[in-house]
Amino acid sequence: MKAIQDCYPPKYAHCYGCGHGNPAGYQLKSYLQEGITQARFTPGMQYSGGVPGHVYGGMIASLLDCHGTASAAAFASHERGVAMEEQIEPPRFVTASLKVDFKNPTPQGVELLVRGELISVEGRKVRVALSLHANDVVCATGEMLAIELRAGA
Ligand SMILES: CCCCC/C=C\C/C=C\C/C=C\C/C=C\CCCC(=O)SCCNC(=O)CCNC(=O)[C@H](O)C(C)(C)COP(=O)(O)OP(=O)(O)OC[C@H]1O[C@@H](n2cnc3c(N)ncnc32)[C@H](O)[C@@H]1OP(=O)(O)O
Repeated sequence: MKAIQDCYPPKYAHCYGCGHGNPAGYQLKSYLQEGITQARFTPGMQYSGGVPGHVYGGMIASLLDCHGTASAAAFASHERGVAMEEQIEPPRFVTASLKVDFKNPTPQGVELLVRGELISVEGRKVRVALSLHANDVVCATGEMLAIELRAGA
C-alpha cells in the first residue's frame, strides 16, 4: 500500500517531517486503512528529552504534526470519494492549530505508533484527533485543525 506522503509529486516532497525527497528528515509514512490513519516511527537517540531515556516533546509534537496533515489530506480525499493515489496533485493541508497533551513519558529505542481519526470536514477545514503510543501505552494525544491550501498556493 502506498503511503499518503508518497502520493505527492517531488515538488511537494521536501517536508522535514514527511517529505520523501528530504534525506535529512524523518520521512514519516502514514497510511489510511479502515477509517484510521497510522504511522510507525522510531526516533533516533539524539531526540532525547530532559529525562534520560525519554523522547523530546518537540519530536513527539512534530510526529503528530506531520501525521495530522497527511491524515487530513487522506480523510478529505476519502470524503470526496477519491483515493490519494488516484490524484495527480492531491490536496495539500497545513497545520493551522495543533494541541498536544503529554500523558506519559515516551521511552526511547521503541517503535512509536501514531494514530489519527477524523473529527470533521468543513470546507477547507479538517479536524483530526491524534494519539501517540509506545508499547501499547498512550504517551500523547492531540487535536489538529488542518487547512487545505488554496489552488496555486
Ligand atoms: C507549506 C506547504 C506544505 C505543503 C506540502 C504538501 C505536501 C507535502 C508532501 C507530503 C506530506 C503531506 C502533507 C504534509 C504537509 C506539511 C506537513 C507539516 C505540517 C506543517 O507543519 S505546516 C507548517 C506550519 N503551518 C503554517 O505555516 C500555516 C501558516 N498559516 C497559513 O498559511 C494560513 O493562516 C492558513 C493557510 C492556515 C489559512 O489561511 P487562508 O488565507 O488560506 O485561510 P483563512 O485565513 O481564510 O482561514 C480559513 C478558515 O480557517 C480558520 N482558521 C485559520 N487559522 C485558524 C486557527 N489557527 N485556528 C482556528 N481557525 C483557523 C479561519 O477562521 C477560516 O475559517 P472560516 O472559513 O470558517 O471563516
